[in-house]
Amino acid sequence: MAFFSKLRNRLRKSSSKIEAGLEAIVEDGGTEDPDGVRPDPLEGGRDVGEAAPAQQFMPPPEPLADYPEAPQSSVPDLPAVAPEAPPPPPPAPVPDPDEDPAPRVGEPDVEPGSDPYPLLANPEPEPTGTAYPPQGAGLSQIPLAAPSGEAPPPDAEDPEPGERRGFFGRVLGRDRKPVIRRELDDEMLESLEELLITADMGVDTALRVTANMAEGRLGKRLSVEEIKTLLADEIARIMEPVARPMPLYPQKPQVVLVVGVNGSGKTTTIGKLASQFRAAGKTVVIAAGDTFRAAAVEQLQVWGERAGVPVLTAPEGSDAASLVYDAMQRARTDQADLLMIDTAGRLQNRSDLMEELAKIVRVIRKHDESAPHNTLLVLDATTGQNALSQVDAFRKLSDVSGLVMTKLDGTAKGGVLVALADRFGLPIHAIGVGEQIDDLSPFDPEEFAKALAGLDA
Ligand SMILES: Nc1nc2c(ncn2[C@@H]2O[C@H](COP(=O)(O)OP(=O)(O)OP(=O)(O)O)[C@@H](O)[C@H]2O)c(=O)[nH]1
Repeated sequence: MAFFSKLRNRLRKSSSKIEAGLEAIVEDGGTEDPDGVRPDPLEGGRDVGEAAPAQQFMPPPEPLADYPEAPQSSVPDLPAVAPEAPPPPPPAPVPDPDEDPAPRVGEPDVEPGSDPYPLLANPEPEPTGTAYPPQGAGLSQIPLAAPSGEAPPPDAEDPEPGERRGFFGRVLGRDRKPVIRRELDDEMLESLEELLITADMGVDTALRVTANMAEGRLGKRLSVEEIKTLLADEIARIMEPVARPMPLYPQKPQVVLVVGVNGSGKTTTIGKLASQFRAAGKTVVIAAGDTFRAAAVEQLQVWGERAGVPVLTAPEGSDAASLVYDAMQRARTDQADLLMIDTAGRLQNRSDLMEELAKIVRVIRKHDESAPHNTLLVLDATTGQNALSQVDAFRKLSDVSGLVMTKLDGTAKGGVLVALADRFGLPIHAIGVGEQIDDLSPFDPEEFAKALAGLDA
């Protein structure tokens, strides 16, 4: 629950856009459910959208003021920390999520019983090609519901009026808010499609998602919560096959080439990943292969310092491939587990970029024919649909093996991740949800889907 709340909080712009849109769609042409009782579409009870039995004894429910936004979790971020995590601090309430600063670099901060390395569930090397960490590590290991016997966390409060209330509350008709339902028809489907397109899901994916949501439900009356659930299920179904952690291989060094347009978040992602690898006991070397921008090199040095990882640099304007050659040698001499290589991202000068990347790969292969072992494409979620053409372009320039989507915290365009998964099926290894060193989360399809659809956990 706590980490779900955090993810949802970080995805707030995307989720509130979809949430507000769904509410408007259902209210427009919807009517109050006579008994206001919300059937659970997934756990038996009345089928989704089935007409409610006529009410005989209950007065019409009084409209209530909007229920307040649930207080966010007081549980801290899931950071990359030193392997010996100290015992968890006593819980300190954090009343306002917006004022909840991410832990500072180097601050150990571990959820009891959780994996301290969200992207590295198993710090031991796996056999060649094994996904690392195994599916389901990281965020998904955090229980989404309070263990039985404990008081439910505040954000587990009943989100929708009409849900199972106390007997007296029901009889007296207090503590209720009417549930609005709207019949699912072509007009409503069109509005849903439009909404998903504005959330950057792209036309094809939006059409597919809404068609699947509507299957067998045309003519039924649906509430906002039910539509959110259907939407989240559909998104999770698309995302499930692509949610794959970055594989680790036994080769030393494992060479990770990081590509992407300028500003997409390559440097930051390299810093965050290096920090997590380090925390898992891996030795890492970084090569600042974007030799065109002195500022990019300096920035990488700062991240290297934060992560405690050496950064190899070359003078501005020098040959990136020769730096990479030296970096390969250094990584071998140091017996480093990983070599992470930053690259320039000037897509506007595509032929130069292509030549440079090809040269870098040739040089890497002089040392190890099987390298690079991973080519990570870093995409900025705020670019929306443009991310799709970036994938197209970089797949022509390099052998992209997986994606990292950054800046999901600052955009209403989170739906683009669904479009990417639907169109390319490339593995999504991680998502960036902030600028701090531990703001890189493993990609959990179900949590992402719920957060994007604006569902409470
Ligand atoms: N909010 C947010 N900002 C991010 C995230 N990832 C990166 N950034 C910010 O995006 C900006 C660009 O990130 P960089 O890592 O420098 O991007 P780059 O691809 O290396 O760019 P160049 O150095 O120009 O090649 C920086 O201000 C980062 O702090 C993220 O997940 N969330």
